[in-house]
Amino acid sequence: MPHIRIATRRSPLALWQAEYIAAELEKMSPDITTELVKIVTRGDKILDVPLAQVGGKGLFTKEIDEALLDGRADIAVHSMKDVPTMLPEGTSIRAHPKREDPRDAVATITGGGLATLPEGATIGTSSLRRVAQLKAKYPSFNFVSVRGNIQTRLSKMGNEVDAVILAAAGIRRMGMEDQMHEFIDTETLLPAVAQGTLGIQTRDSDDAINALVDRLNDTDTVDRTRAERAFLARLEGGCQVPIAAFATLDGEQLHLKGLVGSVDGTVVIRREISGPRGTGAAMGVALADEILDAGARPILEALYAGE
Ligand SMILES: NCc1[nH]cc(CCC(=O)O)c1CC(=O)O
Repeated sequence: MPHIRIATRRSPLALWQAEYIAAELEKMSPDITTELVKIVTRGDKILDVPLAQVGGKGLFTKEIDEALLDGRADIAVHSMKDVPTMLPEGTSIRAHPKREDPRDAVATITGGGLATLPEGATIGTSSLRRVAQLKAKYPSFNFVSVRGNIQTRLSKMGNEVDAVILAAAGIRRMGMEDQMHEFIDTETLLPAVAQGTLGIQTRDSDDAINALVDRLNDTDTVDRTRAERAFLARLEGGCQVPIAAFATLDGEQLHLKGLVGSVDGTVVIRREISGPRGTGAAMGVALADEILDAGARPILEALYAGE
């Protein structure tokens, strides 16, 4: 009769996600009970600096890793978008439940999409990925950093900024769809690696917990995530770099699109690749190499040198 302690951040979205996984585990057997272990990460404390300038990988995950390794928690629930490609020895991401909406969503003062905003409109987002892609389509817009949880960022619309861009998955989990005015298609705004996907981290040695957590895997989400994360790992990208990747499945075929942009939005290098779904990891690496060879290498070197 396992009692499962679930490490989570304290934001409303993180708590929703942890409670969702708690409920899925409790559904498996009447013997299973759960408890949330709430953790404050460095990323939650530093709110006044744009994410791209905070630096350091695992900004939202390091303290959670420590809780798992210390034995204060048995599993951790993460937004995969925030999880570095390298995890500490002894823990792994064991399962990915079915992916939520991978797109980005926008709330605007006009109540319409981004295209309804006037020239020079101010758009709130701290994501270089969003800025690099949207500058090409909306060259007159001013992009400014907004930090904080979803509720905080949305509250800035109408005073500090004319629009706010957020991940649709978080918005849907919070039941805030009706406050959004556009869901941007993935061709216009390629999502962050694993946007909308949760990951459940466990200790490798914990056989009983791992056997339970394995049952939460969604095979399609696992194959898509593997390809996108292999792409990211090859580029050594944190959230400081405009990087996007999005995998889709068409039967047994996996399609992977990726891009790397310069921070000023003047260069965006896009490529895509297809192959059997079981080869996602190799496809991610091959796609990253192709983009590096097509001109991304100097962009990334300049960024990492400046860190
Ligand atoms: N960087 C914060 C973060 N990490 C995951 C999500 C949304 C949920 C998800 O992608 O699963 C968000 C909020 C946002 O970008 O608007």
